[in-house]
Amino acid sequence: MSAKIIDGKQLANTIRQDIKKEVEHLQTKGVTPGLAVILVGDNQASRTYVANKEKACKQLGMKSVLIELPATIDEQTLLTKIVELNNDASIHGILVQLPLPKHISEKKVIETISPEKDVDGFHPINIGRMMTGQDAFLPCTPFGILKMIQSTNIDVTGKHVVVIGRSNIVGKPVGQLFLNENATVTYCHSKTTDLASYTRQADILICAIGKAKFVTEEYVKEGAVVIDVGMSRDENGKLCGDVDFESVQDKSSFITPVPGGVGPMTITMLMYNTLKSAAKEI
Ligand SMILES: Nc1nc2c(c(=O)[nH]1)N[C@@H](CN(C=O)c1ccc(C(=O)N[C@@H](CCC(=O)O)C(=O)O)cc1)CN2
Repeated sequence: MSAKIIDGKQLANTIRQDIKKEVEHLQTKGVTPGLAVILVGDNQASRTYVANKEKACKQLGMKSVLIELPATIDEQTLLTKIVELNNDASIHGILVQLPLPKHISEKKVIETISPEKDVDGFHPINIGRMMTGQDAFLPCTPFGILKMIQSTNIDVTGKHVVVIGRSNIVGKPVGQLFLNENATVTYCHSKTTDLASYTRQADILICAIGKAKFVTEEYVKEGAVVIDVGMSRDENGKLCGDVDFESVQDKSSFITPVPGGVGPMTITMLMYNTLKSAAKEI
C-alpha cells in the first residue's frame, strides 16, 4: 500500500476560502477581524511562522498587527503590552509567538492574554473549556489535525489514537480533542518504555516529538494514519518532520507531509479562531 497524502495546503486553502467569505460578511457590518502578534527576539523559525500568519491575515482581509520586541525586553513591559491589546477594541485575537526567552514566564504571558482574545487556545480557561467539551478557542495545531483527519472521512469513534509527545500546545490538547470525538487515546512521551509496543497499536499515530525522522516503519501498524507534527531540518538542511516519510509511507493508509501538512493547517485554524472572536461582536 502507498499512503494517501493528506494535503494540508489544499485543505487549508479550501477552509480559507470560507473564512474569507465570512470576513467579507463581517465587514458589511463594520467589523474587520484584527490579529495582534507579538514576536520577542530574533528566532528565525518564529519569524517565518509569524510571517506566514501575517500573510494569511492579509490574504483573508483581516487586520494584522505585528509587535516586534527585543529578546532583552523585561517581562513586565511585555505583560503591559498585552494588557493594552486586551483593551484595544480593534484587536480580536492576541498571540505571543513561542518559545520565549528564558527570563520570561510563558505561563504569566499566556494567562495575561484575555481568554476572549486567546486565539491560540492556550489560556487555562480555554483549555478547561476544551477538556469539559465546552465552546472554546481550540489550540490551532490540534484543531488543524482534527480537521485533517475529518477530511479523510474516517470515523474516529473507538479508534485507537496514540500521541507521541505531551507538550501543552500540541500533545496534551490533541489527545483531548480526539477523546472528545470518542476515540481511545494513549499518550506516549520521553519516559515511555518500549515505545513501539504502543505506537504499533495505533489506528491514528500523532507524532509531536521534535526529533527528525525518528518514527520509522517499525513504529507503525499496517494501514495506520500517520500525522507528522514535527518541524526540523535534516542532514542536508531540508525541512523534515518527526516521521521518516520514505520508510513509513508504504505501510500507512494516510500520511501528512512536512512541509505542506500540519503547518498550513495551524495557520488556517488561527485565522478561524480570529474570525470566531470577531464574529462575537455582531
Ligand atoms: N504562539 C504560538 N507559538 C507557536 C505555535 C502556536 O500555535 N502558537 N506553534 C508552533 C509554530 N507554528 C505556529 O506558530 C507554526 C509552525 C509551522 C508552520 C508552517 O507553516 N510550517 C510550514 C513550513 C514553514 C517553513 O517554511 O519553515 C509547513 O509545515 O508547510 C506554521 C506555524 C510553535 N510556536
